[in-house]
Amino acid sequence: MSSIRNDHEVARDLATEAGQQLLRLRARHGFEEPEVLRTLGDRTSHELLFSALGRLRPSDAVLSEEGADDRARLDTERVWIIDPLDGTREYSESGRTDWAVHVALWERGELTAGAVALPAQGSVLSTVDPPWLPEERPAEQRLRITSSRTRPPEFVQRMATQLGAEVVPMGSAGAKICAVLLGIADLYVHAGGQYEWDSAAPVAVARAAGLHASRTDGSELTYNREDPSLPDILVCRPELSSTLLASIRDVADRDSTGPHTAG
Ligand SMILES: Nc1ncnc2c1ncn2[C@@H]1O[C@H](COP(=O)(O)O)[C@@H](OP(=O)(O)O)[C@H]1O
Ligand SMILES: [Mg+2]
Repeated sequence: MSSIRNDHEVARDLATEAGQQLLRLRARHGFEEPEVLRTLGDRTSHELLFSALGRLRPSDAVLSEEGADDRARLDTERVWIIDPLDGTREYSESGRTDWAVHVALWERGELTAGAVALPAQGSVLSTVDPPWLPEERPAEQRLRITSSRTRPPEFVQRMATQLGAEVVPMGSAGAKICAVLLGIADLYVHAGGQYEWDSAAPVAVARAAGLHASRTDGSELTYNREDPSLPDILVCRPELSSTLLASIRDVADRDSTGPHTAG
């Protein structure tokens, strides 16, 4: 690899490299002790990404799901937001391909680069060359909602009923947002809890490709906040956003598992 790489390439190359390491670890370890595999996966990938970023981008801060939160990030202009292994549960289950490595760069208020590796699917989606969105689906075709297979929002079935849509359960926020990017689903919705690292990298790629990405009340997703909790999200094809936000308003309970209310 060349030593002079732009931020998009750094995100793509590091997500790819960590993904390859995770595949090797999974092959070597097997699935007999899922908890050990999960811990090893999280730690190995974090260490690879954290040390590579320290080497390649020594002045930047890092916010990682698996690292201590260095609050200096709040006074830094460039912060890498990483999830070394998103879909940890699925990583430890034989045959599943819905897990990912997330590497994003936040600069002065915006996500400016990102990559999501889907190692078991043999692909990496990144802001180096964001994918072309598949053609718009004919209006008569059923919408496909992808949502968490283990912790879906309480309103997702009501939303599917209202829209006449099908629910496609899947692990990993990154894998689900990539499913929307690749035309396997039309939207991803989540509520009830999540963190900045779960969505930063896939949202960077989704936006670069022209998808809509917001909180479930339509307000902006913002990153590198003091509290990295970012509990709900909607990612969809842009032409669907107003219909979907209205549907969520209709079906979501106004409690802690529903969308947040701006202000
Ligand atoms: N209610 C909740 N509270 C906190 N984190 C949640 C959550 N629901 C989902 N997540 C996180 O969001 C990511 C995607 O979840 P899911 O696979 O269920 O769609 C997972 O990240 P990790 O695998 O990195 O922990 C998961 O931990
Ligand atoms: Mg995650």
